[in-house]
Amino acid sequence: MKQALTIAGSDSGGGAGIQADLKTMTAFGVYGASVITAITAQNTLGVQSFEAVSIDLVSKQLDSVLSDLDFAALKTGMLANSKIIKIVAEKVKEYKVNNLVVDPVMVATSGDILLAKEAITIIKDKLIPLAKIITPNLNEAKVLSGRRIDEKLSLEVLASELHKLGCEYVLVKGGHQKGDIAKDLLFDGVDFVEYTAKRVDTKDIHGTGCTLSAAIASNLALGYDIKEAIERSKRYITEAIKAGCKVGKGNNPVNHFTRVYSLE
Ligand SMILES: Nc1ncnc2c1ncn2[C@@H]1O[C@H](COP(=O)(O)OP(=O)(O)O)[C@@H](O)[C@H]1O
Ligand SMILES: Cc1ncc(COP(=O)(O)OP(=O)(O)O)c(N)n1
Repeated sequence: MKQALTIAGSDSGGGAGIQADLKTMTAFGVYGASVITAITAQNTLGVQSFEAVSIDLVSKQLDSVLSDLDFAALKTGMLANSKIIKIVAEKVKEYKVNNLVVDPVMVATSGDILLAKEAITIIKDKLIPLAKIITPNLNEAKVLSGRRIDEKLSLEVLASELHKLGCEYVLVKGGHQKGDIAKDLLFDGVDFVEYTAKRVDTKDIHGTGCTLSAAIASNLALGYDIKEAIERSKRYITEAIKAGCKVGKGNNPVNHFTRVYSLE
């Protein structure tokens, strides 16, 4: 069985982070393991509190799984602070991990901060150069390219600027743009490829970024090339948004159980 690893934060509400990643990997038939970097007290209304896991415990979790399991892909989500980013980068190099998908999680859609400000330089310098692909949303792309959030910039400009950080591919997600089409843009340093879907008219999009990056990691683990992996992941996230999960009082998560397993 193909195996993938998520290094991310826990969402107690079950919609984003580690929980979304493991549900996604399972949906693709990939065995998912996890290294937890932070524990959030979170629900569909927002992030009420969080604490980062100690560096020692993150490091031990990394050694435990990387020395034993055989990962065909790895994704990172919420990394919380500079020290965690540095240890993750060190272990990725030490264990020669292939297919690193970096989702540079900074702020939840609820507006809550999930990454210390001083960690942005570290993620750019230490982790992004090791990545096969990075998957920033519009605001994360602007922050990583040193732009102001209120600047009007095309996905093309942002993807080109971010590619210079040294990753193989950049996928800038346009989920937070206006319009009928939800467009994401891939750049490999030469060519652009658009991934589009009809925008689903809903506010229930909690966990979309986590799910998309976990789906890309799952499909890379299954052996699909990057373009096929994104194509399959885009189809998955669109269906999961359409299906929705009305579980809480706020912005609800996407639904991974569009095909419910039956024992009949
Ligand atoms: N309302 C929507 N309808 C269809 N696709 C969407 C919608 N909102 C986001 N997406 C897609 O979900 C994925 C995650 O994007 P985005 O929400 O921008 O990321 P993040 O959760 O990191 O902010 C992208 O493929 C984006 O195009
Ligand atoms: C623990 C944790 N990690 C990541 C996020 C952000 O999730 P994401 O899918 O990028 O977007 P929203 O759910 O915020 O729309 C999170 N909230 N919690």
